[in-house]
Amino acid sequence: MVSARIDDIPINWLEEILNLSVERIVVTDRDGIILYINEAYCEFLGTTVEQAMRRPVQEVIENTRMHIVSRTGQAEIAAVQHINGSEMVANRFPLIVSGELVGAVGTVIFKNPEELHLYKRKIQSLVEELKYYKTREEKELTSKYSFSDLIGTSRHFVEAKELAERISVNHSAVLLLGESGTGKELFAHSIHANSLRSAYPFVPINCASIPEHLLESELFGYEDGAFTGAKKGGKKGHFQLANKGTIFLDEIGDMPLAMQSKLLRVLQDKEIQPVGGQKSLPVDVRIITATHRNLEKMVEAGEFRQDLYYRLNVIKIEIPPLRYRKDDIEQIAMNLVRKLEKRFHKKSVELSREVIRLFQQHSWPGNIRELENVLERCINVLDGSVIKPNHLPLYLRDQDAAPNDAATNPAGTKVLPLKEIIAEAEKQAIQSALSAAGGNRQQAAKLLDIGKTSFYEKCRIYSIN
Ligand SMILES: Nc1ncnc2c1ncn2[C@@H]1O[C@H](COP(=O)(O)OP(=O)(O)OP(=O)(O)O)[C@@H](O)[C@H]1O
Repeated sequence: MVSARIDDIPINWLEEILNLSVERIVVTDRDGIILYINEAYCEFLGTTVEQAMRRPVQEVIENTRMHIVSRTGQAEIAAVQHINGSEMVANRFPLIVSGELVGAVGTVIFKNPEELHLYKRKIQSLVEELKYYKTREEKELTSKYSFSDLIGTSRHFVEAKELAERISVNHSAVLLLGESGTGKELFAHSIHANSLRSAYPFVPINCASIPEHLLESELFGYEDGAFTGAKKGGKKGHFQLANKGTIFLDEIGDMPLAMQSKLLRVLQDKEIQPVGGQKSLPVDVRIITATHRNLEKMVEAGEFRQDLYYRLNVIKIEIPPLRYRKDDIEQIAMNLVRKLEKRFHKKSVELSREVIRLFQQHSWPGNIRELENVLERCINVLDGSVIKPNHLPLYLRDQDAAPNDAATNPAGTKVLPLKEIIAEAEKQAIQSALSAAGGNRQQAAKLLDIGKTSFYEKCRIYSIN
């Protein structure tokens, strides 16, 4: 076996290897005294290796922080350093040998100012693009739906819609409850659009999709230099963006307890404190929250603050699942078909009676979102202009013609449709995998031997968080 050892490599080779792998390099001891510097660096600085060696690094390199890194042991990556009239990008690493901090290694990237300018130009155009999308996003902070977009005439749905319309004009907090895909976000948009705040922003935020450590700065913003990687000049939080308008906190049941306390304080004091800031800023925001979880049970289990629950639950609106709105299915489906027609450049698409019957039989665990996905699939595979059972996904096509509600067999035991049994089994398998994986979704997907995307999709359909 051939063993490769670094001390088999001649020392002059090592130096050449260093020169080839990094353009400019400097090494200091713990006191910031230069122990090594290569010729390329010296040439750029207008000095020689002989003149630079053994001198304090700050006397040789303009604006260096190598002497600081060699003392603190804190790496500084991609720091912009002004040297010889050029902005260079420097990396400074502490040199730790056998667990002891012995000095620091610094490198400067970009061969010459021209190369830097090339990168600068590229980055500049990306920054411009980013600015454009940011302004566009701010402009887009308006409600996109109104009550006329909420289709349905079934009794419980109409009651929910009428209540939402009635309370939209005042400023009270609204709590929207309903399974995933029932239209909670659509309700929130409509309430804002019908309120006196409609000229001001509508800011939706999904509490479950933001990592816990970022939630506070996303909601309340941060001050300049609040943490490593923080944007220069700070950043406005969603509460500030929503000032005078409405903030929609979706999946509020997923908000960590520590954040719940902070949110409660904001609702009580009507002011926010950006991360890293000393001052409080007044905000005037109407709050709409939504969840598919049972918040009352979460309060009992100590997972949701009771005082916050009372603050949010001033007006509770419960949106019924699609399986309890069988009479609305045809109208909603046709409305979705009309929207999809435009997207897919089709005309006068219809649903066959058989398809409507199958739709009314299905239990729609993913509610209107699932119906939307099914119809999009149908339009994609459609040959003529009528959607028939053969265009449906298999799980809908193969439904038993028996009514969806649990049937009773002669022995008197309840028999559920196979798809419901399968759905229930899937849901339970996902929940056990999640608990076996300690809540880690990636690991849970691995345990089930399914892809991450499919796992997330199933969690969404079965409202598992
Ligand atoms: N009454 C309705 N009429 C027509 N389309 C609807 C209706 N309710 C919901 N939709 C459509 O169904 C989809 C899901 O709605 P929405 O995102 O509001 O549900 P949600 O309850 O907020 O879901 P989640 O809890 O998963 O965030 C959206 O595309 C929406 O346009």
